[in-house]
Amino acid sequence: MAPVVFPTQKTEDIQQNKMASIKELAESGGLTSVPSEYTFASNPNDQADQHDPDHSMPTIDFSLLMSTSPDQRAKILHDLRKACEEWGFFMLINHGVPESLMKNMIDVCQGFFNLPEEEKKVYQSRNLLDPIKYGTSFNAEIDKVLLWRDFLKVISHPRFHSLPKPEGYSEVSLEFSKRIREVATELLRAISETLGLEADYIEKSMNWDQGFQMLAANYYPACPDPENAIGIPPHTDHGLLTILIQNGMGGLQVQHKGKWVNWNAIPNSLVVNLADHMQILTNDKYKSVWHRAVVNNRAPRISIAVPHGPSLETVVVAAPELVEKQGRPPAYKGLSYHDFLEYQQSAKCYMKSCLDAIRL
Ligand SMILES: O=C(O)CCC(=O)C(=O)O
Ligand SMILES: [Fe+2]
Repeated sequence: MAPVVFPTQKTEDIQQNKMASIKELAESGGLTSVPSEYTFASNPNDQADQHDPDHSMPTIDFSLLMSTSPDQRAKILHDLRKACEEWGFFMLINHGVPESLMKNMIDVCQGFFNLPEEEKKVYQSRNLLDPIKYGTSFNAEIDKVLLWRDFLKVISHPRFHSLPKPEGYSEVSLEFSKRIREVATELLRAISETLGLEADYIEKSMNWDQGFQMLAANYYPACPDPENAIGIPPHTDHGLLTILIQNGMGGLQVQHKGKWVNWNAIPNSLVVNLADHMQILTNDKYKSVWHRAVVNNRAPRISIAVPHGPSLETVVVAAPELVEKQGRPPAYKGLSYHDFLEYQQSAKCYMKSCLDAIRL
């Protein structure tokens, strides 16, 4: 006989679809501390050091990647390879995505989160690949601690999806997703070259024309006691690379050489990070990087992370050319991107890297 399971209040709330968004809770007034379900005890030895002088985060000038001068191109590819090897995170400047488009994208996402809760709730879903998903925390059914963030995830490639509300969301997100994908395509070409591969190697082997792209907006309300809550706990991203924009409040922290570093992004730069499938494809040469989002008590923060991956059917394995060059066997078992995503959302990967689970 199956064991009897007594649902907790939290699971009951979720089942009845009553789970408060953190925005609603934070705005309900009178919240002077972090409710127990959201209390995240971070390790005091694991804080980002505000005074750490080692803040030479890499900056890549995207316009130089387009340079026709061989010397300039060689120099920028050298810098990009260094950024990928040493940080796995970099800022992209002169990327050509208009500042006004980035601002409008943040504004329409803010507009979505400002909609009445009943209108947002129609997008609540348990299905991994529903094209539009609104929710709170990460996976509120399995999260042991609820996260201080709400999210809106909209798949924008290979098929573009959109929302009728708020006004402008559709047009702005269409243009934004296209422009960001163009940047991602150029970056993948350059990254292929830094690996000594043909420029279109990643595009071809990852079926990029059907590649996955998602607009994942995070809303982190101001928090009365930010030390005791977390926006997103340490994680690595799925896919090949993520491009992120934010509303200037700060809060992204990146693990570098075993220490947490505040990612002080240059205004209007794009933040790029390498993700799990880049690590699989390059057989550990380029690593996906642990990062997290902390919250603040001043004002809401919005970030929009845009993960880019192979097509969902692509079984990602180490590039044979790199395996041969490295002289060591593939480090990971091949898994389709779709199955990887399913795995990542499951309780089995809670707070740890899915890469560990598929390591050979
Ligand atoms: O909000 C941020 O700065 C980080 C967001 C993030 O890591 C994610 O959505 O995967
Ligand atoms: Fe992330």
